[in-house]
Amino acid sequence: MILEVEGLTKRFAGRGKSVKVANDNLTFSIKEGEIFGLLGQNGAGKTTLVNQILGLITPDSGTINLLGESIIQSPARARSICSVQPQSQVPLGLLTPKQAVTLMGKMRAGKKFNPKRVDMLFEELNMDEWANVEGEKLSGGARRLTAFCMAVVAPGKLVILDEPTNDVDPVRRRYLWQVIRKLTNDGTSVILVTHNVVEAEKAVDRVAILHKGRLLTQGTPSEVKSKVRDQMRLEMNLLKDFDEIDMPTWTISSNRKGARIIMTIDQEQVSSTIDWVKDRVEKGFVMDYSLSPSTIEDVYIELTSGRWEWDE
Ligand SMILES: Nc1ncnc2c1ncn2[C@@H]1O[C@H](COP(=O)(O)OP(=O)(O)OP(=O)(O)O)[C@@H](O)[C@H]1O
Repeated sequence: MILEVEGLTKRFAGRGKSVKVANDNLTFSIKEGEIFGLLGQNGAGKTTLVNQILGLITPDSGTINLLGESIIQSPARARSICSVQPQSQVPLGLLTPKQAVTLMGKMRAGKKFNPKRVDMLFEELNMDEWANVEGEKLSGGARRLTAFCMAVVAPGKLVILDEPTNDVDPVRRRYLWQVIRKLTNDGTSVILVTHNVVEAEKAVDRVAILHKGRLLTQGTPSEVKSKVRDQMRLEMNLLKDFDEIDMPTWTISSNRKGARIIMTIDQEQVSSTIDWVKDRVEKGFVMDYSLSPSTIEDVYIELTSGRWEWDE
């Protein structure tokens, strides 16, 4: 095992005398060469967990073992085993992507650093046009790709990527996932921290859903999806931002973001649901819709909306 976390709990002082449990008794492990997706909404406790793995903050209780040894006793060890792409943009100043990535490679690998690795990454991510542009002049996506390269130019045994594809265009996203897969084929493990459940579903080997400090479920994408095996999802876009749209009584769960609504239904309700949504299209409420088997996003919505029992 690369990483073994057991019973990890971290509390922070909240307002007044209240206490915020940011991580509540978390237990999970990550194998060699695995991409592990850590999903959770804002404030779920993801950054707190990552900071403890990196030895930046100390847990109140529980254990964290990296390559079989506790990092709580020797936090500096964590920084040599792990490399990280943080959530926030890395300040590059006047450094060009090539200079920044080379510098990071030299810092991490020392004499073993191979400068060809920088050229290879830039080529694989189609970043050559930005290689020698000053950091301040780069777009958000180019900066994020640079930060990604800095994390993987001389990767540790565990690479932690916090929202690596934010602001990155769809074509380069695909290249980025190819680079990550190559890393894991070489035995590196990856923790992908994200809100983007749809993207994570395609990329990860295993996934955990963190909500209000607790791990609600974990497993392979198909294990997690088996929770909604007999369900379908209806995704629809409203024509106008109607405040009130009546959901069918057989809706299992629904989630709305702006004009997009996702609802889950039982398979037996497919034909009634199609009748229902066609009627809303005719009445001018709904612009388009699609019906498909449930995804991890649906499990995520159901779990985090509190409809499900938590996995203990
Ligand atoms: N240093 C701190 N002091 C007090 N409370 C904190 C501290 N750090 C985090 N918290 C609280 O702990 C909870 C978990 O925060 P955390 O930053 O780990 O969430 P997150 O899942 O990373 O969120 P996001 O996706 O928004 O980055 C939040 O309620 C947050 O307000």
